Amino acid sequence: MLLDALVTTAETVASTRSRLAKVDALAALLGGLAPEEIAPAVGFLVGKARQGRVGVGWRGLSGAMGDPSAEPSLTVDDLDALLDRLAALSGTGSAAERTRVLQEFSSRATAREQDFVTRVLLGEMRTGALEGVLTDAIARASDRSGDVVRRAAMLSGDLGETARLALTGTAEELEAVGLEVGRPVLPMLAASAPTPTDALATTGRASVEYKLDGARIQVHRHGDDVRVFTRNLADITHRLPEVVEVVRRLPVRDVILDGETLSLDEEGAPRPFQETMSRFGADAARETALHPWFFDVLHVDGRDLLDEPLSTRLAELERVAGEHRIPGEITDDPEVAERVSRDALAAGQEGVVVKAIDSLYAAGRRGSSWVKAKPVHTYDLVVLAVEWGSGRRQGMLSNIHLGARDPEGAYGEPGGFVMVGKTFKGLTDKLLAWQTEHFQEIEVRRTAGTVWVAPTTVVEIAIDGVQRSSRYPGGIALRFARVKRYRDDKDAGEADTIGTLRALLRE
Ligand SMILES: Nc1ncnc2c1ncn2[C@@H]1O[C@H](COP(=O)(O)OP(=O)(O)OP(=O)(O)O)[C@@H](O)[C@H]1O
Repeated sequence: MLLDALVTTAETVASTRSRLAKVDALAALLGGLAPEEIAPAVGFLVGKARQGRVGVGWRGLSGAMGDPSAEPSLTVDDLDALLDRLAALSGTGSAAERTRVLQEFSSRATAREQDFVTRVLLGEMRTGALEGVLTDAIARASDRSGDVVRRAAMLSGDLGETARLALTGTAEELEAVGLEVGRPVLPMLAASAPTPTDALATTGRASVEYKLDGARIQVHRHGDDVRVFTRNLADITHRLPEVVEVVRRLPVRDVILDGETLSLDEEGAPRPFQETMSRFGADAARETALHPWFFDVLHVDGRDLLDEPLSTRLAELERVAGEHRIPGEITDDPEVAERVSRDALAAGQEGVVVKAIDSLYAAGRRGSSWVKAKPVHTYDLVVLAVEWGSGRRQGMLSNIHLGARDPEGAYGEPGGFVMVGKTFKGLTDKLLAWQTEHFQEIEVRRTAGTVWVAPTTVVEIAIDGVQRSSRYPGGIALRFARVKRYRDDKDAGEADTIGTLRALLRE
């Protein structure tokens, strides 16, 4: 298929607000792709190319984009091959070769295609805006049920492969997609409640567990081979050797565990989350040891446990990894739930997660079987731009512009972001240095004093509330916003919405 057709569909989908029209356009596109183009095309549309990040930043790109071609001639396959070539380049001389490869490609691209390729390469499409509609479009184009497509996507963690299988395989093959040790599944997520008592009212009898203030991990072990994945399924095995060691010593051959990792100080209190996350990042600071704590088990030695009730899974967890379980109690008494929560807070943790004791593991879902209650409210926002600092922060990228997600396009383009405030509070020197480097890598343009970036970085922000504002496009501004932590383990599509923030006006 011509790349031009894919670009046209992406434009149609971005410009319409009607979900039905989006699904129609995407289903028509999927139906017209050659089998080997299906997975790459889906990857481009959701900003998750098969090849991952290929090491091309805005500066490299802007230098390489020459005069566009007038007529479309490139195919979807050509773009996939370009990413393969870029991903394979490394070492000395690779920067020059990268520029040459990009120049050659861009000279064959039309202006619209150049724009699309830029957005794919910078990861700008990674907003999560399209995943839901694409899932429906895959079901429509393949004439399979939406539930079956969704389950396959959650359990394989791979929408592109799911699309390929749905469109080219049999119904049985799609239904047979299940857990595979070594391949991460999308994690089950929690709803929120104001208090542990409210949470328990939603779930009924529940396992009330500490909500540890660490980072989520999913660990797969097959024999001696152990893999560790983040919340968004990035493989971080090589960064967490201590976790690998712990899981290798468990009395099982095969296992999939869901849990949290964090480091502790000498008193056994958790260290700041940012220290845990810095171990997830590229420049792993090795002075902190990370411990795993597990709260769920999805598979043990050939037996899938996803569709077993939590009570059964917890019993298995106790058997295989009892020493490394997250503290908690099974109860239907609100007073017990409140006490567990007080203990968790006293231990420096965030609060509790209350889980219906008979619930199944719903991969990739934020249902009401798991309900979290944490007293400090924070919001996940997306960085849209950063201002250069002054005084002590001269030469550093400091004040960040914060955007909330606008899925419906109530204040701009559907699937875009609405600015709701700025902050330079809560930033340590280490974070400032990291920001300065990171945001120039994902820069898309510059104006006086400000670097505008691809909207892909999620930051967790504590606020005192919101107020009406005539200055910001969403009609609200954050009050006393401060940075709690960067969330490298979340995609922009998971950020909070302008609707959620506006609802705070009424509280
Ligand atoms: N005992 C526990 N059970 C489940 N999740 C836990 C537990 N302790 C800590 N967590 C963390 O809390 C998160 C549950 O909240 P949620 O599903 O809303 O994820 P989230 O969007 O990452 O939320 P948050 O930003 O509050 O961590 C999990 O992703 C996990 O990282």
